[in-house]
Amino acid sequence: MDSFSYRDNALHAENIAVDAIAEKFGTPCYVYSREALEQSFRAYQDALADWPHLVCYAVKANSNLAVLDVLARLGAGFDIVSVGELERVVAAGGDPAKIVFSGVAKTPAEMARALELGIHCFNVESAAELDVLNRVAGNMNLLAPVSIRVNPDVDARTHPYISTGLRENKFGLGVDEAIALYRRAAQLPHLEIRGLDCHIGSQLTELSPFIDALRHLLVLIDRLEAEGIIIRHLDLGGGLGVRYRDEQPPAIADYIGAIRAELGTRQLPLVFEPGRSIAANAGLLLTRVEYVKQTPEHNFALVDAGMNDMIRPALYQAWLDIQPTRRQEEGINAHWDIVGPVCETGDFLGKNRPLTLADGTLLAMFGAGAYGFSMSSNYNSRPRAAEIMVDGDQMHLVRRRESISDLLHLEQTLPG
Ligand SMILES: Cc1ncc(COP(=O)(O)O)c(C=O)c1O
Ligand SMILES: N[C@@H](CCCC[NH3+])C(=O)O
Repeated sequence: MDSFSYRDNALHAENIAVDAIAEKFGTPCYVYSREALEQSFRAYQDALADWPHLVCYAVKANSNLAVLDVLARLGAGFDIVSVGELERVVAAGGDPAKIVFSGVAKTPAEMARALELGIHCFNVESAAELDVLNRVAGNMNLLAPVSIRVNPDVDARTHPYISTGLRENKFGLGVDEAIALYRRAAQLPHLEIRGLDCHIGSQLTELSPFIDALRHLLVLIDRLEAEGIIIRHLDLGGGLGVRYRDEQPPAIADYIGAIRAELGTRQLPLVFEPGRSIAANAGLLLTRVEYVKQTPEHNFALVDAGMNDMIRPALYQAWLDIQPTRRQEEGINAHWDIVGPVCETGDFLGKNRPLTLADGTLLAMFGAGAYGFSMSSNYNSRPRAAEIMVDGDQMHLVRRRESISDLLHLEQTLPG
């Protein structure tokens, strides 16, 4: 079943008309579907049911506690990149033993907290980080489980800002540097080599870059094993794309199937770190048209959500579908630039969209469940939006709208 669908010309999230959500909680707001989150997570679990695995949801995609809670209840692991994400997982009831810690600049304090909680693995991205981790673990009398993030130098054929597997990117290490670092890790007393890690980019819509990367990694695993360095799990990161417009990414089952086929009889435990493919299509952003403004050159729909609420169009020229929540909406039929209230020319949600709308029309942006709220900010002193989780015919406010006092309470004027 589609978790977001039009029934009687009204857009529904599961069994709730989204107009009722906007009515109750105001706009802009994010609306998530529990069912959609569960479906995508289960697609990973089902495809890996008879293979040793850990699916670690990438918290950065959508870190709302209720989202983490839904996934933790299904047995999810989590991929984190900061102590803030770590504490979110713990607060949501996630199991620390299923956490992998990625990121290029982990601090000693972050490492210490993760060690204290007993996480599954640190994905180490540089020689300097490896030494600091060894020292921090030594001070705590613990062994730090490590993987090294390898940059297999494959072109993920995605937007350059979200491609991470090329040599020119700041992430990971080249194959030869990684081998040298594994040798060093094997010597250091407070580290335990667990796995090999890789993440080549996000919103990948083809299988071949994943398979190319995997082939490089398998060669590397063999080279390491020949030296007596045993790799106990292979973390293939996240990156599977979703359909926003007309992209045709592989289904989750086909993606996992292709990886399994490439591995053949090598039953190496697999770790995945999917973010977007779990959360993107489990969320909408609801925004209301404040004003329409027609100039000789352009038709502007000025809406109450801005780039501070959803930055993907401004940052990556991302295209996300925007539709009125009621079909047969009355209004002006035209090609609209849907723009926000922020004082930036780049503040748009969509351009040149053929739609019928008027002052007051409620719009839904689809595919907004990943990298939406989690990348939002208070720019222009705009309180951040509310977040609502729909579960069947229930709606739950899972983050209240920020207030003006929320914006001010961490600051103070000078004394005197
Ligand atoms: C290390 C790492 N793992 C996982 C992810 C999640 O990626 P995606 O949302 O594309 O699945 C990212 C973000 O690209 C990442 O940097
Ligand atoms: N934030 C990005 C994806 C980057 C993923 C982080 N490694 C997006 O919205 O597409």
